Amino acid sequence: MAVHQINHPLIQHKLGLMREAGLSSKHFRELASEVGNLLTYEATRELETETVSIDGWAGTPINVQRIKGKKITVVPILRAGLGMLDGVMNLIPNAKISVVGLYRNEETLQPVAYFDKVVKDVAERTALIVDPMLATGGTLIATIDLLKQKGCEHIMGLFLVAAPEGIKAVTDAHPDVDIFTAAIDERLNDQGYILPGLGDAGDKIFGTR
Ligand SMILES: O=P(O)(O)OC[C@H]1O[C@H](OP(=O)(O)OP(=O)(O)O)[C@H](O)[C@@H]1O
Ligand SMILES: O=c1cc[nH]c(=O)[nH]1
Ligand SMILES: [Mg+2]
Repeated sequence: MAVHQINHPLIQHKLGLMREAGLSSKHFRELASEVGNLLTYEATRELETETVSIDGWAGTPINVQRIKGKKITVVPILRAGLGMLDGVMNLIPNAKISVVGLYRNEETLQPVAYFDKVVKDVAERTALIVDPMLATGGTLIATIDLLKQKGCEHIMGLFLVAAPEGIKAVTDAHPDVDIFTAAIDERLNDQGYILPGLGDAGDKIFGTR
């Protein structure tokens, strides 16, 4: 597994704004989507292209580049992953969306799965998992397990903030998955929240705090 911390100035600036206590849901949601967009740009940097011939404006055939290889399915993890989805889809509008629903039990911190609707041809696609927070890693491991059970072989994940503990857990369980995150923070607190982190991203995106 490769872990990519994306240090682009726009990403770092926007993430810094998101860390401010008291930020409104409107602004938090807008920034989550914008950083999701920028992370998608970085994560798709290595996509293969091929040369194809098209009719150019001057009436002669010209060679242009097209993305080649496996198509993408974007996998937002409910609820909080929906906050990044618009920004991701903005750059890859033809990607199919596979929704998975998991929440973390607040006492045990174990993921509880409650929904999934994954595209039928997931085995032929690259899965791009989208979730603002990678904390203990339990939710991400369960999502990767589910996608692999359905035959998916190429999996990447986009996160706003990841904790070292979660990265280690995912690396150990799924060494083949690529992680793109705007930040690797210090640690988890006793309740499993990332420090300094963003707080409860789902509550902030949906205004349920
Ligand atoms: O790495 P983990 O320790 O598993 O924690 C990360 C998960 O916790 C949050 O979701 P939450 O359970 O709060 O659900 P929500 O999106 O519905 O708020 C977050 O969006 C991740 O999905
Ligand atoms: O810090 C954290 C950890 C899990 N889920 C969140 O929303 N925030
Ligand atoms: Mg939540």
